Amino acid sequence: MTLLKNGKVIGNGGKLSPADIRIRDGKIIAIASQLEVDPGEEVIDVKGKLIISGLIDLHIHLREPGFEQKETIATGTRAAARGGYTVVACMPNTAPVTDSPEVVERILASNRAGGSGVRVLPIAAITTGLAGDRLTDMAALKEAGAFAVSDDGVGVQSPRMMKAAMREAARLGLPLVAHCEEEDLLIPGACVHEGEFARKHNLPGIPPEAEAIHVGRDILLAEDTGVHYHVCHVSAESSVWLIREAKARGQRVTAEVSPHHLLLCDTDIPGPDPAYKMNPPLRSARDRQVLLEALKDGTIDFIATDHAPHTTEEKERPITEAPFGIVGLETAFPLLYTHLVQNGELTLAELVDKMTRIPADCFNLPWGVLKEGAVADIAVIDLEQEREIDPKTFLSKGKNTPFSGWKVQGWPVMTLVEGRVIWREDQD
Ligand SMILES: NC(=O)N[C@@H](CC(=O)O)C(=O)O
Ligand SMILES: [Zn+2]
Repeated sequence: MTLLKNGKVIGNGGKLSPADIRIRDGKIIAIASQLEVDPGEEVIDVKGKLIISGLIDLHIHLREPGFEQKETIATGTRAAARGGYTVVACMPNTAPVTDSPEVVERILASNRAGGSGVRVLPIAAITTGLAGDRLTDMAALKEAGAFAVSDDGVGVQSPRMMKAAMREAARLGLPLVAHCEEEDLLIPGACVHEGEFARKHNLPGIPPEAEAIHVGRDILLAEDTGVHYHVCHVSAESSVWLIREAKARGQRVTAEVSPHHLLLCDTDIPGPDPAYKMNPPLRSARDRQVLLEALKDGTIDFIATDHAPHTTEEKERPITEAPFGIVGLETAFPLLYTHLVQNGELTLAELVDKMTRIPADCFNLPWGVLKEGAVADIAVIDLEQEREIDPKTFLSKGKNTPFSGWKVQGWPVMTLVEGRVIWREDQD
């Protein structure tokens, strides 16, 4: 038995109240303002810190197998634990691609053997090799432990393929998670939003409709299939209109947004620096505002980091050649707490919900709530601790972040999965 003593929890109405939490056999068995210590019980004094359900990130890249120079399951899940995450879903753009049961099993085995203790949910490919022309054996992938299907990293270009994929995913009860990008609208070397920054630096731009045209297409395709259709990393205002309309009609559509699209826009980019290069790109100030409104009103359901580690060498290439992607696991909570909660855009309870309960609910996962009887997946957060983001300290192999040097507050200090401490700051 473990007793988390002297914590605070978010109570009804969002107010913080003192709490002790007792854990037994991996479950929360009691939450009360004061619990007496039982003999033989391990006591962890959390000294007034915030106790929340462990964060859930349903869009990350672990890079294993195949790109271990960028990240491994060991380093990526350590980074996740340090970020307060207890559940992550990893994308299939590995080498080989996660398009066979063997790769799904290999990811799960690697996490069991060398992971930090964070739960890893493998997302399998929609099409073989992410090539867009042949469906994977989704039944076998599901059987092996795949949690959803996605061709993340590329859009499924053929509407005919997408429709077939939706039918099959629906039949098997697998969510279909879409990276929305119409390649016919891209020009070679396109690397930033087609907008003010691209014009100023004479860089080839990625138009927002390259995303939205797939969102609209897929909503139409999904309509009578009954599939759970989920939109990855929404970046454009027009995508939000389409998702909002589909939801209003009662269609089973969910969506995520990443911290960087909520906090930055293209005019915040200081120069042609690959630390600001990700796909989809940072859009206009107007897009950013619309994403925030959509997150607040529930059109966009939850936050996912799209943690996409790359090597420093790769990110030192010219912006047109460097790979897309930035890391996110170790900075998401303090960044969002500082820049959305402390300035009143979201309440603390809303932020936590959008990083725990809501992603779990959208995908029917049995985690994401802090209550008696729940699995003891827990993050402890020091809301007072203020520190500069320093990529040198990251447990992730990826140091590629545009937030280096940002002074933020609300750092995770301890993470527990099923009642077991898997990471704590003072033993890092
Ligand atoms: N988001 C990115 O910029 N990059 C991702 C791919 C993706 O999520 O589309 C990656 O795998 O590096
Ligand atoms: Zn993607």
